[in-house]
Formats: sequence, structure tokens, C-alpha cells
Amino acid sequence: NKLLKLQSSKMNKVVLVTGANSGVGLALCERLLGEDPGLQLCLACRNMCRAQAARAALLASHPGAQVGLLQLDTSSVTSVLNAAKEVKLRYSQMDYLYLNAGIMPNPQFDVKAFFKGVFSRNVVNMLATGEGILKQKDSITADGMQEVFATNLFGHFLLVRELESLLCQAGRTSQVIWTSSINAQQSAFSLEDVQHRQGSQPYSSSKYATDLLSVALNTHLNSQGLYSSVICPGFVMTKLTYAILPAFPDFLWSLVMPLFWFIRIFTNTFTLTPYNGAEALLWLFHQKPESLDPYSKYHSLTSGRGANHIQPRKMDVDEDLSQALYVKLLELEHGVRKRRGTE
Ligand SMILES: NC(=O)C1=CN([C@@H]2O[C@H](COP(=O)(O)OP(=O)(O)OC[C@H]3O[C@@H](n4cnc5c(N)ncnc54)[C@H](OP(=O)(O)O)[C@@H]3O)[C@@H](O)[C@H]2O)C=CC1
Ligand SMILES: CC(C)=CCC[C@@H](C)[C@H]1CC[C@H]2C3=C(CC[C@]12C)[C@@]1(C)CCC(=O)[C@@H](C)[C@@H]1CC3
Repeated sequence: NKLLKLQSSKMNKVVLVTGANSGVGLALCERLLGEDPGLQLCLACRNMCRAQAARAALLASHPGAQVGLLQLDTSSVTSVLNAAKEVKLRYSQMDYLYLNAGIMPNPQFDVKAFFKGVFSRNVVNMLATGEGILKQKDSITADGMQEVFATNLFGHFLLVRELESLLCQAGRTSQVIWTSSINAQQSAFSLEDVQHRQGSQPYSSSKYATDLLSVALNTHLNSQGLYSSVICPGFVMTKLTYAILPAFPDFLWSLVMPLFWFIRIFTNTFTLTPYNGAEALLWLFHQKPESLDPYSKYHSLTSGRGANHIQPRKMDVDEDLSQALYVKLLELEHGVRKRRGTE
């Protein structure tokens, strides 16, 4: 382990990506290795078979790249704590922590609301954000938490807390980069119900909480060199989105694609491919973290002609709410640790 740490301290950037085995996360890894083949890339995934397949694909296009695997299920406290321990043994620094893993379980697509929206003035906004047409059925994890909250937010929060010693080091900066969404909605979030036990929009709630938490991390940890940002990859065709209409066979999706390319003329949020969706994640990799606006979300956008660009958009978050959520998360963390101590 000393040798491993010594190697990692020889200053190739260390990048960890959660949910790296598919979709936007995997595309990000491909693009990162294309830009900097010397990176030490760590794919943090819950399923090691899928992780190995992703590693093989990355090595096929970038032979000789340093691609490590880490078992991490963000919905499980035990898994996060074990993974963090392993990371601290392997690396002596962490330059980029991409918190990308996410779920939208049991999505229910409201066909009626969708067609009503299509013939309303709100059509472009509805297609860009998915607002008003999606609900989800959440479940409870073995730790007794709401699954969407645990997976998308709390597991990542705990990981950041556990890796603070690697992320906050004297004389250097690190970036924590969250894959949030334009679907983050303040109306879906409640400070009294941060896990969204009551409602039917846990995904929107978890993404809004992500935006709030990123602001709070900046408030608390910028002085120690840690900078947090959020991005939206746009609407991307991935496992997550295919699951929204599971009855749709593959050939129907290919028939719909030209329609989606057409819609892209009106809303450049239809990035559609994981490669395009990863644009903002890759852009942040090149930025000086001190120059970033903690209150902006960085959007991957694709024009009607297929050209990618990024755009910062001010988020609908306020400092007090972000601080209040931070306190709640610390309390939850404390409770979790206390329970484990008495186990
Ligand atoms: N697709 C879209 O239009 C949009 C996506 N996003 C966000 O982008 C991120 C990536 O999603 P996307 O690429 O679209 O979808 P994918 O389903 O392709 O990727 C999600 C990744 O997260 C992993 N994951 C899920 N649950 C866990 C868990 N408990 N522990 C560890 N890893 C887990 C998945 O692993 P496994 O393969 O094992 O399931 C997979 O690697 C998500 O945060 C999503 O919310 C945001 C806006 C739009
Ligand atoms: C099949 C046809 C013709 C129409 C159905 C399209 C919808 C399935 C699709 C339109 C806008 C999409 C969208 C999302 C999911 C799929 C849509 C509703 C998201 C909510 C997925 C997750 C996110 O985080 C959002 C940014 C997406 C917004 C757009």
C-alpha cells in the first residue's frame, strides 16, 4: 500500500467516478482518458461484472491507461464506508470526485399530462425539464432510508465526508462534481422531509437537494481547497431514460430518434448521447475551480446542428436553505454512525 500511495503521489491526477459503468459516467471516463491518458481513473460501481466490462471497453480504446475498479453501492452506508477506506489505502490525494451515480426507480410516465403539455405554451419547458409528467415509486434501503435519497445524495455526501482528508490538502485544490439535473425542483423538496418519504417525486427532490448541498460544501470547504459544482447533462438516452417507457421496443426508440433530433432545434437540452451529455463534466475538469460560480449549474447543451457547448445557469437556491440541509445531513450522518457504533 505504501508503494501504491507513493506512486499516486507522483502526481498523475486521481479521478474517481461513481456510476462509471454506463451512460454519462462511462462516456465521461472515455473522454477524460482521451484528454489525459496519464490519469489515474477509478471506476466506482455497485456491480463488479459491469465495472469490469466498462474497464475492458476503456482499455480497448486507451491501452495502457491506469483504470482501477472500486466496489461502491451509494445506497448502502456499509459499502460507502468500506469503499472510502479502500480509496484512502490506494491514493494519497483525490483531484476530482465525480458524483454521478443516480437512479429514477419505477418511473410512471403520465401520458395524459404529456399530451396536454405538448399542445400547451409550456411545451418546450416540459420537454426540457420533464416537469409534471413523471412520478416515481421509491423504496426503503437496508439502512432504513429512502432509496433515491440514499443513492443520489446521502451516499455521495458520506463519501465526501469520508474522503475529506484526501480532498482537502494544504496547498492544493480538488473538485467535487455532481451530476444533477434540470429536473431539480424546489417545489418537490421539503426541509421537513429531506428524504422525500411523503411525495411522489423523489428524483426531483434528490436533485434539488444536490444543488443545495453543493452550495453548502463550497461555503464550508472552499477555505480548505475543496470546490463543488453541479452539472446537468441534458436529456440523454441511457438505461435511466429507456426505463421510463419500458414497453417501447428498441426499434420504436430508433423511430422516435429523428423526432428528438428535430426537437433539439427548439431546446438544446436534448443532448441525447452520453458523449454529448458528458460535455459539462469534461469542461469542469479543465477549469480553475476558484473561477467557478457556486450558484451556477453548468449545462451540457447540443445545438440543432449537433454542436456541443456548455452554459452556466443560476440555480434557484438560497444560502439559508442550503445551510439548513447541510445541518440535517450532518445529523443523519451522526445518527448512522452512532447506530453502527452500538451494533
Ligand atoms: N439520462 C438523462 O437524461 C439524465 C441523467 N441525469 C443523471 O445522470 C447520472 C447518470 O445517469 P445516466 O447515465 O443517465 O443513467 P445510467 O443508468 O446509464 O447510469 C447510472 C449509473 O449509476 C449507477 N448506479 C445506480 N445506482 C447505484 C448505486 N446504488 N451505487 C452505485 N452506482 C449506482 C448505475 O449502475 P448500474 O449499471 O449497476 O445500474 C450506472 O452506472 C444520474 O445521476 C442521473 O440522475 C441527469 C439528467 C438527465
Ligand atoms: C416517445 C415520445 C414520442 C415521447 C416521450 C418523451 C419522454 C419519454 C421524454 C421527453 C422529455 C424527457 C426528459 C426526461 C425523461 C424522458 C422524457 C420525459 C428527464 C426527466 C430524464 C431525467 C432528467 O434528469 C431530466 C433532465 C430529463 C428531462 C427530459
